[in-house]
Amino acid sequence: MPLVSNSISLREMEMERLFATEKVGGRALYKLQAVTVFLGICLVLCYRVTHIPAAGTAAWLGMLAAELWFGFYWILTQSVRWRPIRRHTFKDRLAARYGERLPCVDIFVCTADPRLEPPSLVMATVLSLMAYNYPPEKLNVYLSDDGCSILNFYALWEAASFAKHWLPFCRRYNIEPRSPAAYFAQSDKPYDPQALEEWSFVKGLYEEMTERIDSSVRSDNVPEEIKANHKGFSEWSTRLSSKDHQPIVQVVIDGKDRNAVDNEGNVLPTLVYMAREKRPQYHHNFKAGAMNTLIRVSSVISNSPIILIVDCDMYSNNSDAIRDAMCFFLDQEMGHKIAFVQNPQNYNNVTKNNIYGNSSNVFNQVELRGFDGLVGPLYIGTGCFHRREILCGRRFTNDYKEDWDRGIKEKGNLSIDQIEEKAKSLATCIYEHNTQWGNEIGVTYGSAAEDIITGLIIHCKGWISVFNNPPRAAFTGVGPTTLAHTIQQHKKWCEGVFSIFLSKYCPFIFGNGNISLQLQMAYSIYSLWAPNSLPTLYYLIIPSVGLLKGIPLFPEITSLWIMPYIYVSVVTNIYSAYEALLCGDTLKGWWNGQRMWMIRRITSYLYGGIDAVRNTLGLSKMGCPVSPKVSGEGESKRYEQEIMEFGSSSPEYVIIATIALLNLVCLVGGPCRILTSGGDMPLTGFFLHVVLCGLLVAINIPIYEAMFLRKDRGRIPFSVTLISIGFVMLSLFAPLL
Ligand SMILES: O=c1ccn([C@@H]2O[C@H](COP(=O)(O)OP(=O)(O)O[C@H]3O[C@H](CO)[C@@H](O)[C@H](O)[C@H]3O)[C@@H](O)[C@H]2O)c(=O)[nH]1
Ligand SMILES: [Mn+2]
Repeated sequence: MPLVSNSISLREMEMERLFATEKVGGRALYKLQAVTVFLGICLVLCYRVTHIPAAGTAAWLGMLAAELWFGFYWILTQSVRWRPIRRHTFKDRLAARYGERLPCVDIFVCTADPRLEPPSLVMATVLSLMAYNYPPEKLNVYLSDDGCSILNFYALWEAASFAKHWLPFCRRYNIEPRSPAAYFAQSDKPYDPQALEEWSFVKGLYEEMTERIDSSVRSDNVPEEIKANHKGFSEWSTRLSSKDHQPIVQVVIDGKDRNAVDNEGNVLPTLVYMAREKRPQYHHNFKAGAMNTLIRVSSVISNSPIILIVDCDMYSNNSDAIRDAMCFFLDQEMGHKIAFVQNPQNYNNVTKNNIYGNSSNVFNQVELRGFDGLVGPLYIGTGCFHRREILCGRRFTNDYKEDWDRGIKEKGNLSIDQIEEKAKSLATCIYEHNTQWGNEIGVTYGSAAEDIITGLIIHCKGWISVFNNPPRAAFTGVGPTTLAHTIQQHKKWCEGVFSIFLSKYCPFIFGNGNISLQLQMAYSIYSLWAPNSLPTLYYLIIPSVGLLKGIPLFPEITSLWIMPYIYVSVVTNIYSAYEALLCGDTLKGWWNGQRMWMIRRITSYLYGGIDAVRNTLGLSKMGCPVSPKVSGEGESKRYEQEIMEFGSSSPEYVIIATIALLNLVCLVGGPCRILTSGGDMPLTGFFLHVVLCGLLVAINIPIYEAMFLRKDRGRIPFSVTLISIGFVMLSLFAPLL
């Protein structure tokens, strides 16, 4: 972000710190904007309170409530904008000080469903993590498979043998990224003939392996001759169901075994497959449950002090990411306070103009840096390095010394079979009974946003975290490529974070006294997504209907009171566009982002909010659907062309279509009616109504196209259009409050 910055302080340089912190500059303009907008909001509310009309009072009070909420929420969003900072690591100093005497790292990858998360995609991630530029004997990669699929076990077994070629290849040519899928998808080939030969050879091996894995997925079967090669396959000798099976732990590569080497004789990282026990009568607590089982299982296999957690699609895009993280943990001044190092969650499949608003540029570059200026970023589930002790519940004390040498590096007396048996006993359903797992120990249960709640608790225990956003992204994954998946993902998040707000972990209550008010506000930006839905719906409907029915709800154009309305809306929008552009979005991307912001509020946040309340009252059970990582062919084509994908009918689409249609009708009908009504209701009284309604129509253009113009399979189904026309007709006859 080209904001002016202070240079790294001299003192830090002298001290040979392993990382530096700089303030993000350009705050004066921001602060001027924020203060004036705040005054504007106060004037808007002042106008509302002092001008309550005799007719249409209820509608007016509704506007007041909505504006009060928006004002309050706007204040919350300023908490992460006030004091952003940026970090910079010195890996050369780390190398000079520690050489290869670095701590061991356990890497947890989780997958849940081979249909939504293809095993070949998961393996590309696993391979990228095995290939870190880090001493391989200190790396231990664990795959948790909540789908308990033999296809994933088979794929892991294939990946283990491909790694023998892949790891030396990565090292010799120092390539990036180290996910073979991402690397070979790049168009450039090596120039050097010898390198080219090796490149083609490894590429051939990779493609053959992927084909074998994909074909086993297609046939939903692993060839018998392969099953004979590894004892682990016998776990599936009776056909298992993903929801009802024994615990499985298989050490696929034992890094302590002298024979486990790549084709150049270098040690290989340890590689472990785990499917924790599942029984229908026991709740498995989704990803949090998987992570906690991995914490225990890894404790008897490698027990490293640092744990890296990644989702199965989040491959390593920067082979130095572990060294970066170590610069924070091993820093002599701050290291002992740092609980986790969070990297941003980047998607490699966001289209240029951000059609579903999944570009996380502003979140990463503004909000997470703002968090970092407070006490550190939230834990966002993936791309995060944790300290094992802290993840397991330790409170901050100034005298705590980490044992960086901890970790099982030597072969003990136990055979690998015995270790596996011991690990299995830690992966059973009943293991956690009457323990503090999921509560005081490990990742916290009870919310679909297990990451946010876990991070909040760690912050409340006195620890800080740091946000690392190196120029070459550390991790890259797959974002949703259809509207339905986007809505579903945000619903899951919203339900998760709102349920935190409704629980004893509410940032304002649990955080009170433990973290600063500003951090409580910052956490609430997300925890309070859900309540945004109602005021937004109100604002999208009532002023437009007011225009149609001739009921003014904003000041007249001739009144001075119109100024704060115009000022607040123009300035906040210009500033948000400016922020998006600075972070690398396009202007059209920002505009599309605004549309998605509106759509998320009236669908995901509405449904997520309702479900969170129902869960809290015990009326329903929390769900945590896995986000699909693949889409159909027609869908992907339309995604690349940035055409919104509807396709099937759903209640969410009815809401979207109804709001869009209603605004169109009001924009046409309102002015006509006012002009023909003969002067007692001049159009000047409805200036802001027309502007608001006009903007809503403009932003909904793709929705009208999907309803009336498009012919492809992704259009809005006719049934949805019909129902929404029905709703619009109904609302036209309804009296306005
Ligand atoms: O029962 C489950 C459900 C999910 N997962 C895995 O958890 C990861 C994240 O799930 P995904 O559906 O991809 O989540 P996202 O919608 O991308 O979720 C984001 O938000 C989640 C909850 O807030 C975080 O846990 C994730 O790390 C973060 O990427 C994936 O690897 C899944 O395989 C499991 O292991 N077990
Ligand atoms: Mn994901």
